[in-house]
Amino acid sequence: MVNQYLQILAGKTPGLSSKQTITTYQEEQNDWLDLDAEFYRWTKSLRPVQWYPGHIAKTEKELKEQLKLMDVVIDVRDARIPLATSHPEMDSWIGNKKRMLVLNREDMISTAERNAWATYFAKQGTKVVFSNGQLGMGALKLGRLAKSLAVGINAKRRAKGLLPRAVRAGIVGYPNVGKSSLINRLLKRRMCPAAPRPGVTRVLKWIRFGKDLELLDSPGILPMRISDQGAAMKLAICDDIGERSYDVADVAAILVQMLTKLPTVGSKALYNRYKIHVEDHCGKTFLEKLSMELFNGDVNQAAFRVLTDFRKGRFGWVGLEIPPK
Ligand SMILES: Nc1nc2c(ncn2[C@@H]2O[C@H](COP(=O)(O)OP(=O)(O)OP(=O)(O)O)[C@@H](O)[C@H]2O)c(=O)[nH]1
Repeated sequence: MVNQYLQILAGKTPGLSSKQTITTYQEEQNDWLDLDAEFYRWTKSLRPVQWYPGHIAKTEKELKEQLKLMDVVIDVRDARIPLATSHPEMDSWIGNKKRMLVLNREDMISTAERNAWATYFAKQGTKVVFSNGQLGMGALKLGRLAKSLAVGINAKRRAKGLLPRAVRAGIVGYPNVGKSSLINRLLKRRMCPAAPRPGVTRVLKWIRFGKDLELLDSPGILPMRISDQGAAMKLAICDDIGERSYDVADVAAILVQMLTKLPTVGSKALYNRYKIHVEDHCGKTFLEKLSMELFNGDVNQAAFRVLTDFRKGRFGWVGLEIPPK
């Protein structure tokens, strides 16, 4: 990832109709910016982002045990940052079990980004379902796919003289990526608490879905140490890690710098929103000015405002990663 170039993708711009939505995938070399490399340079000197609360440690232990019982593992990721929300140890835990990849929050990226990720994962032979845990898009497809796997599993059981049984599907992923929302949508009722902050689900929970499927909702997990601090910073920007794990002013300053480099956002979008110019691409100075303008010099409040605006799509819907070449 470190030297990977981040291709800037067109995002959905608020106020534009779907016809006007800019979805052109910028292919020219000129449109490639070495943003990721810069991103890592910016984060190097900052306080590391780390979060490993007790409930995550406990979950990881239990989840590893439960994974042994699963027929299929549904790996849910944040569509804005599918790489940063991929657990480095998940592959070894899952082994050769059947696996489905869900990119949730599909509403928060552009169509071009969605297509790019679909192509990338298809090339790897990985089945991807795009979903929206809030509105339920993709949930039914997910349920159908998981159930279809039951056919094969039960055929094998019958061949061994065993009775068919419900398929066990485990829903796993980083905090706040939308696991509980997806399950609620799938079941069409609120079985799992879902909230706009990481770490809400605290215990593993089996839920029956019809007679063919059993779902396991699990609390979000994270590696004990996030060695890739660029990825950790993206988790913080996207609210996929507990707030106590990072310095909000650092994270917002990095976000400002990143936004200025994205052609579909750029300094102009920041100016339009706050009437403040970003000087020399410096996020810190920008936040200081914003704090003086709106928050009596409270930089943390200014930082929260910028992060919240990004998370609500006020600068358009853009992902912070692109598929590796
Ligand atoms: N815009 C958008 N918001 C979503 C989507 N899916 C879930 N959310 C919101 O994201 C927040 C987190 O969703 P949860 O379902 O609680 O996430 P979780 O992965 O179960 O979180 P943990 O309990 O921390 O593991 C909630 O406020 C949801 O409403 C989506 O596809 N699009």
